Amino acid sequence: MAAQLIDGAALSRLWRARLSERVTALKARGTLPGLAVILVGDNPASQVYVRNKVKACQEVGIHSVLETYPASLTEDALLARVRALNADPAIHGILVQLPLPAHIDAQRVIETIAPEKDVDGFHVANAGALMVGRPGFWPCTPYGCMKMLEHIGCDPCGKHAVVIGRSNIVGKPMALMLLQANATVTICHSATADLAHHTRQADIVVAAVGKRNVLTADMVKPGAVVIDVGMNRDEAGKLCGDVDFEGVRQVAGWITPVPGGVGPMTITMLLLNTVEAAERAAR
Ligand SMILES: NC(=O)C1=CN([C@@H]2O[C@H](COP(=O)(O)OP(=O)(O)OC[C@H]3O[C@@H](n4cnc5c(N)ncnc54)[C@H](OP(=O)(O)O)[C@@H]3O)[C@@H](O)[C@H]2O)C=CC1
Ligand SMILES: Nc1nc(=O)c2c([nH]1)NC[C@@H]1CN(c3ccc(C(=O)N[C@@H](CCC(=O)O)C(=O)O)cc3)C=[N+]21
Ligand SMILES: [Mg+2]
Repeated sequence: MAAQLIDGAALSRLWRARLSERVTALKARGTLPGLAVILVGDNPASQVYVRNKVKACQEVGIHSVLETYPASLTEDALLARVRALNADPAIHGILVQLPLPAHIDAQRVIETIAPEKDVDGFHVANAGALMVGRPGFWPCTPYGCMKMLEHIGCDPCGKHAVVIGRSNIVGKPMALMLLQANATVTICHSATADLAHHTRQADIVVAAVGKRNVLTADMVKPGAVVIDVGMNRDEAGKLCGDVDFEGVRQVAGWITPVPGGVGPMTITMLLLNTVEAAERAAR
């Protein structure tokens, strides 16, 4: 029997409807949630993502400000913009789209964002909060994956979760969230000796690598939950994930599609973090 689909677009609609209500309640108390999005350079993928984020804000009533700069923008000028937004009471969330041009130190920019406005959850203070289990902001992509598990009634407690990838924005926080939810967690990466050996034991697999067909049917335990974070293009230029979708869906119990899976949920969690930031500021 083929796997059931985890529909990230549908789950996003559900969450966005709930968020609209929270925005309405905030407005009634005199707070209009505001998100500032900064885009530097003309990376076409970034332009699409940023446009989607601004559109999503409109959908739930969040005020959004998009600032676009040429790739020649200096690091100092960018840091000055971030500091101005830190001080702007109309802005509750700040997102600097990655990647940044090579002459700008991305980590330095992220550390300049006030942690209470870091709705990406990339600041070291928020990474630390996740690490020790204190309130902060969780990175949107793994956060969205956790919401998808919850939605299908998959409680990670006692399950073996295998995360493929260990980046600071996806793989590592994903592993920490699963650990916090009492899964037994294995983290695989480019130096992992036998990836299939690990994934075959997994009740939950999260693929966050950025390479097509990293996970194939022979690597998956029957009935496993498979979450595909990857955003790649096939030879025809079509969007695809890290998972061999057609093969793996024959074996898995649940699977996320690309597009329409983790991507929309990432944006929805950005909205959630922004609403949460505004609610905290209004307290
Ligand atoms: N849907 C969404 O909302 C989002 C999607 N993405 C997509 O997710 C993917 C991952 O993003 P990101 O984490 O930023 O990517 P990174 O390139 O930062 O990290 C990739 C990770 O994969 C590991 N890796 C590389 N090759 C292999 C391999 N053959 N086997 C096992 N592990 C491997 C790397 O290992 P090592 O550490 O050893 O180098 C690294 O840890 C990309 O496709 C990206 O576009 C990202 C963010 C949001
Ligand atoms: N500061 C920062 N924060 C990020 O969260 C961030 C970032 N930089 N840089 C790039 C990555 C990537 N990312 C995606 C978000 C949504 C989709 C998404 O909506 N995908 C759609 C398809 C989009 C399309 O058609 O291209 C889907 O999967 O259905 C994809 C990728 C956020 N990122
Ligand atoms: Mg990356």
